[in-house]
Amino acid sequence: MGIVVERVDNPRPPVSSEGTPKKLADSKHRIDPTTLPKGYVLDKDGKPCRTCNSLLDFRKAKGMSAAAAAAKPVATDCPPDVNELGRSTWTFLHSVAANYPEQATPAQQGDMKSFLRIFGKIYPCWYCAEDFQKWAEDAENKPKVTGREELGRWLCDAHNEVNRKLGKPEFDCNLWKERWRDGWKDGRCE
Ligand SMILES: Cc1cc2nc3c(=O)[nH]c(=O)nc-3n(C[C@H](O)[C@H](O)[C@H](O)COP(=O)(O)OP(=O)(O)OC[C@H]3O[C@@H](n4cnc5c(N)ncnc54)[C@H](O)[C@@H]3O)c2cc1C
Repeated sequence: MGIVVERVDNPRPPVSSEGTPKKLADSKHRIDPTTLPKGYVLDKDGKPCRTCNSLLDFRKAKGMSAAAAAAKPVATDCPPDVNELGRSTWTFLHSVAANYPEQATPAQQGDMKSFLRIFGKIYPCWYCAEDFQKWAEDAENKPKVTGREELGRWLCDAHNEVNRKLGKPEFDCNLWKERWRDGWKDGRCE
């Protein structure tokens, strides 16, 4: 379980460890969360978690002022923050759905269920993974894997669940295949 530095206006889930902000006096890294930006997420060892935070928060946690953090150029060959990791992962997941068989065999369906179960355990933003797992375990949200259309729509719903959590607009799931397989009807993807 990781730690979220307490903040009321943050869309991230509440801290799941007892008591927060938690002082990590025993940690090798001796991070005092009260010195971190509010809403900053630490990893399971209490270390700064790059894949759980925006680059801006990550920089602020390293002691940069908000202005300096925003002004510093973003290099393209660095480890991903929560947003870059998310964008790349959604691209991968929706592309998998877009190329899934129209009618999957029982073996393919089993593989897909296993993949999604393992994905929910290993996604490198721990609180994202926990929320995804919890959502996908609800009876009404169980992965739908019989074929491409069903999987694509299920993933679209899963993505919309995160969009809602982050206060982003929902995507129209009738358009998932245009976005991720066929390209838009106006031809701009040709
Ligand atoms: C499983 C998972 C859980 C996540 N949980 C969190 C979290 O708890 N907190 C957090 O800060 N970030 C989380 N993220 C990252 C977050 O979802 C975004 O990727 C990140 O905020 C960057 O957003 P973006 O606006 O660039 O677009 P993204 O949300 O990354 O979307 C990329 C593109 O996908 C398309 N799209 C958008 N919605 C849908 C949809 N419903 N169906 C199909 N296509 C769509 C759009 O064209 C969009 O430009 C999570 C990512 C994943 C993969």
